[in-house]
Amino acid sequence: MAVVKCAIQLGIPEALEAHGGPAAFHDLSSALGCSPSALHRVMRFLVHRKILKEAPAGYLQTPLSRLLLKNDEKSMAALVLLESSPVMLAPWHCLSDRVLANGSPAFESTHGEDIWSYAEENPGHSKLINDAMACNARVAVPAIVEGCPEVFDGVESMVDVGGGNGTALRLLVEAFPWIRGINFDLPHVVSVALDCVGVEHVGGDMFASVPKADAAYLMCVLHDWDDDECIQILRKCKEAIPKDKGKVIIVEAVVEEDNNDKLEFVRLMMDMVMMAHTNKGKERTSKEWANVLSESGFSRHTIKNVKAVQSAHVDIWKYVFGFVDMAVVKCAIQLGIPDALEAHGGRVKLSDLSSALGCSPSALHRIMRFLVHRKIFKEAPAGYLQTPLSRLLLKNGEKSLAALLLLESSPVMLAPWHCLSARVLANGSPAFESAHGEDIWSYAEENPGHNKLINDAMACDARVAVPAIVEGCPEAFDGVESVVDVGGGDGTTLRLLVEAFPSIRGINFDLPHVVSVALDCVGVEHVGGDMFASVPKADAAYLMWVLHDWDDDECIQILRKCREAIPKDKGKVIIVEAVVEEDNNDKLEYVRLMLDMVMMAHTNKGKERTSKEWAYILSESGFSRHTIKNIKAVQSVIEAYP
Ligand SMILES: C[S@@+](CC[C@H](N)C(=O)[O-])C[C@H]1O[C@@H](n2cnc3c(N)ncnc32)[C@H](O)[C@@H]1O
Repeated sequence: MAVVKCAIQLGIPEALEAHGGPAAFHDLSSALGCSPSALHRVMRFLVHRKILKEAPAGYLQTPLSRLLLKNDEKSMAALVLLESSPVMLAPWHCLSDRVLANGSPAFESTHGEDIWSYAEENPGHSKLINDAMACNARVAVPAIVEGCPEVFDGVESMVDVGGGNGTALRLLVEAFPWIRGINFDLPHVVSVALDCVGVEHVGGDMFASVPKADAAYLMCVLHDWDDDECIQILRKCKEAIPKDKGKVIIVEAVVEEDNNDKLEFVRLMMDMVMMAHTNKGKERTSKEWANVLSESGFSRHTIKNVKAVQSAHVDIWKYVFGFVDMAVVKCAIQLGIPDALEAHGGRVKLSDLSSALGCSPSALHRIMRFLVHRKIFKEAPAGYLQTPLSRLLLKNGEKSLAALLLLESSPVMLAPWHCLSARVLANGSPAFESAHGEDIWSYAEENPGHNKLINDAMACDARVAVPAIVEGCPEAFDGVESVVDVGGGDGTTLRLLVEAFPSIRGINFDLPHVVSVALDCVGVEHVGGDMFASVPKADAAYLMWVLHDWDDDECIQILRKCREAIPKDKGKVIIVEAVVEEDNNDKLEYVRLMLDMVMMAHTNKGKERTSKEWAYILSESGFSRHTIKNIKAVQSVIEAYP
């Protein structure tokens, strides 16, 4: 989501469109005013995600990237920009509170008022919402016109209730020119709606009354409200239409819990979005729609499915709602869902789970429905079941990755992503510094809570990576009597290495504020210092997830200090880092390229490197030779000799 947003903000799709054919890289970077090396990394990521194509003659637009053009009729860019805005991201951090039995609405907890009052007071945000709704309308209305035009047969006038800036009605009136349209929304919304032939704008409150017409049309409105509120709105619509030939046309998701339907994941993501952004809104199953409609006094209804016009329109939702997976998994960790399942022997019913966690059963059911759909939990007649994936989210499991997720989803780490496009510009400044006024290490030194988040996350990665090294490359430690772990964090890596190779004496070396809170461990001495000044002496210097935080010149400085610390004859430097291979068949390549984007957002000049880039910095640091060995992890093991 963040990199796609960066592409929109930089205008990459527009620059490609302007070229009309393959765009050579140097033309693109000069047209956009970008730093070539930073833009190359962004493009490499977008090509890997199949958002752009790369050919010998240059980069090419795809159906997906065309949906990101700012002003195209079919663009979904405004939806990405809305959902990735700081205002919309903030409530996700309150999702777990929202699910509690006495939980309060996430948007209100964050912004002190509901989304509609917030939009009324913030015209910029109101515009973001209206533009996003308009771009949704430009996709949905043609699908309706194509898939069920008969709905509008005999309709002479239609009121679009909650019609936003009138885009949906404009398109409907264009398709069915005999319809007289009334676009009805809150006064501050219609006051900035665009004029359109055949459409009258009326401001008002749908809970009070709805302008009269043959049909009332509600698109993406009722999902913002709970059942009682929907019933109030629908009764007002029923009063507005003629008793004999009137009808209400509702265009909304119908959750089918059908895993074979490609759009089902979008519906379930939207349900989570409703939980984060509205007070009591939700997506409904056909049964829930039937209940709301009969309670509102409608004698009968029909439901017709319409298809997305283009498959790219299905794929694009992944990026529009790119933060949802992470936010809901974070919510599951914070609520302790995996831990509760483990405590119940790996299987638990909704009622027991909600009482164990103090959650609202209906809200928890929606969270579980989403997580089951994403295959994080399983559902069986006897209740929910743990999976290998959910076990990785246990708070204290030896192999848990929960701490990494809590770090990456923290507000501190999310904020720099909003500065990514500025970072890519030719004179761009580091994203973390732009967001927080200092680099990540100084920030961690001043914020012990964030320092702990970082150290815990690194420790949980070490618990996965070190066993893979011990299994896949034990020979790296043959004959090594002492190891200095440079930037070793809280010492978890060395603890695990010393456990696996007990003859090794370990020195855990990191900044003073990091080692001062590291845990004591037999066979490991903690030493505080600065790796740019000097590194404690040992047979081997070990660097894991350290060099990717720095640029080539800084890496060369660090590696020279490491070379000084090891014996000339039998010494070595062991580097555990990703090696980007640009190999689309390797499942972990995606993780490496994501990490490269993370480095761009969170460090000043850090990056993931190809084998050629590693060879360059190692030879510049004075190492005579090196080997690279792949292990079953994101990282590889690079051994460098003086
Ligand atoms: C990404 S973490 C890696 C931690 C650990 N190696 C691991 O993989 O679990 C990078 C580490 O580099 C440390 N670091 C940053 N600047 C440093 C410096 N100038 N001297 C020593 N350590 C430093 C940070 O405190 C942090 O612990």
